[in-house]
Amino acid sequence: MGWTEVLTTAEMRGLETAAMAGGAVTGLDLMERAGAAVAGAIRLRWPKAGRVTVLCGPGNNGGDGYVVARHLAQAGWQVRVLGMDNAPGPDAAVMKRRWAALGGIEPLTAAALGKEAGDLVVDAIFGTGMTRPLDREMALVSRWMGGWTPVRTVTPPPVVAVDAVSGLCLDSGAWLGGVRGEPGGSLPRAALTVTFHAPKAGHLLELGPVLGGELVVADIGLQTTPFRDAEGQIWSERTLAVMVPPRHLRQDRGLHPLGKRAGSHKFDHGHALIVAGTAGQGGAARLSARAALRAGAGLVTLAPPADAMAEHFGPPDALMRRALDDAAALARLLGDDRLRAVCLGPGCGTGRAADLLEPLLASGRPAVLDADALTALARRPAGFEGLHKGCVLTPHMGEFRRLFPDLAARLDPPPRPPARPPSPEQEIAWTIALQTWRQALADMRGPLYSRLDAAREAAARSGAVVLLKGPDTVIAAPDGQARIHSAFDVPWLATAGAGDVLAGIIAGLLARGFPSLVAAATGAFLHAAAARRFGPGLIADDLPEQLPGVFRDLGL
Ligand SMILES: NC(=O)C1=CN([C@@H]2O[C@H](COP(=O)(O)OP(=O)(O)OC[C@H]3O[C@@H](n4cnc5c(N)ncnc54)[C@H](O)[C@@H]3O)[C@@H](O)[C@H]2O)[C@@H](O)CC1
Ligand SMILES: Nc1ncnc2c1ncn2[C@@H]1O[C@H](COP(=O)(O)OP(=O)(O)O)[C@@H](O)[C@H]1O
Ligand SMILES: [K+]
Repeated sequence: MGWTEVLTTAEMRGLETAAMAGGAVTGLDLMERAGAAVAGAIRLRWPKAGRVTVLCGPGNNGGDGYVVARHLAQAGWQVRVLGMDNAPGPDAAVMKRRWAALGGIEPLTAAALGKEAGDLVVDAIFGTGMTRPLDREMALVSRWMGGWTPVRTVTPPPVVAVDAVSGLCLDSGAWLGGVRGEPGGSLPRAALTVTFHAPKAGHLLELGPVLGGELVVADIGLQTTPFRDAEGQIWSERTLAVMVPPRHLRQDRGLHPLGKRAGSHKFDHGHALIVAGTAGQGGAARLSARAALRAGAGLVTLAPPADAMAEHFGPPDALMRRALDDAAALARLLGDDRLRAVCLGPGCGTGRAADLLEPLLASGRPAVLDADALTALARRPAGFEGLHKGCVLTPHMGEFRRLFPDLAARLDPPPRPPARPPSPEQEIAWTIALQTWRQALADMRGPLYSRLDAAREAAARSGAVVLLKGPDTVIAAPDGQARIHSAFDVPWLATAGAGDVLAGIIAGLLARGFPSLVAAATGAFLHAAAARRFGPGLIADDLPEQLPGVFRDLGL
């Protein structure tokens, strides 16, 4: 297990340009390797040669398509190629001519597809150059791949996407020209996507994992080592069925050693303080505390107000309890250096969170700020003053919107008018709103602003590590480093209290001395791994109990 490097499309282009400028490879070499890799992946999954339709776009993605067509034809497949008229770039033109020596090219239209598509469709229309919504004809082709035609529903053969399902923004994972976050009934869902050198952020965010199917990352002989992003690298945890050549796995870079050193003392693993709230609200903090213990903190103290202490007796007995009434008491407590990390927010109440936030920030102690602490932060007159890089903010999208309304707004789709005019008098106004909305969708230009962009800006602005929760959790540090943790395969994590457990795991790792970005990213990984291990029917209480099994599975 390790972290896999993820690139933006600009970074990928930079990498290719650098390799070609260095004279190590030509564009034709890269295209040949890319097309051969896609054909190879197809033959691995569909060993029996059949009938394939290859859809080739106007640029280099189309160029890859012509190479796929040639390789599959040479392997005995019956190949039909539909291509676009647009003048391709020089490399793609060469590949188009090489294919033309073997077979014909029909114009790429939805009508042509409707006739006869064979056993497999290869989508090589647009890849990293996808910068504006599909035109009408390509939208019809795309919908056909998604099983929809103007006259009837069809069952298209499996789709193999070259680099991406055409229409997906490979930086944001959003559908260009679509309503963000909505998969839509007729969007194509590839069985397999073959991308090159490294996953792109859009493969892991928003619709990317939903539309892309299995993701194969093919080695086309590019070197990563000399390439550095000016803002820092982007990394992603490998939770999808990603086949990554071992040399691309950075075993040593991503995860801090999770095991405990033989002969170590409990104080070597740190002491975490989990703040609890008023009577009747204690469950959330208890979940966090249990998670911090299971994540390996040496000691964990749960700190409710004195009058709420009674509800916190009971298991686990490993947990210590201590009354904490006000800001002055927290300041005194934090005078003890052995308290290495604090979790503030779950079930805390916003008033109490606001009071305790001040001594906590003043102490400079590593801290997770979750739930009510995030609401308190959003209302704080001093704003983000005093936050530091040891702080981890763990907002879901609603909390993120309260903290960074302008950044959240940039992720919003254009406002959609209601399905029908609210009243006959409003018919004209509604028609105008509808046209404006459609125009706004048509005017979308990629690369679209992504959750990764938003988390990075939020981290830079607040000075803290920001973990934006969701099935595609994005974690960013103020210095621009970021991680993506895609967990689309564990939807049962969307359950009450799951966030409290995540906050507790991260607090536990902070107490153990993990740097804040590593604690947050490792926490997101362990959280999803625990859910995956339990399976359907999961409730938040089950998550901490799965952590020992997760550690065992990791060989600790
Ligand atoms: N550059 C290289 O050296 C390599 C590129 N490769 C392939 O090249 C692809 C990128 O190629 P390109 O940069 O040519 O881009 P694409 O082939 O993805 O797109 C082609 C062109 O279409 C235009 N376009 C964008 N949206 C459009 C729309 N909605 N309607 C009509 N036209 C639209 C763009 O101007 C773009 O230049 C990658 O995805 C990958 O498949 C691979 O062969 C590996 C090597
Ligand atoms: N559909 C989903 N698939 C995978 N993980 C999800 C999904 N929805 C939410 N999550 C994860 O579940 C957790 C929910 O946290 P949160 O929204 O704070 O819930 P709560 O406040 O109920 O604890 C987060 O870690 C989030 O990343
Ligand atoms: K494509």
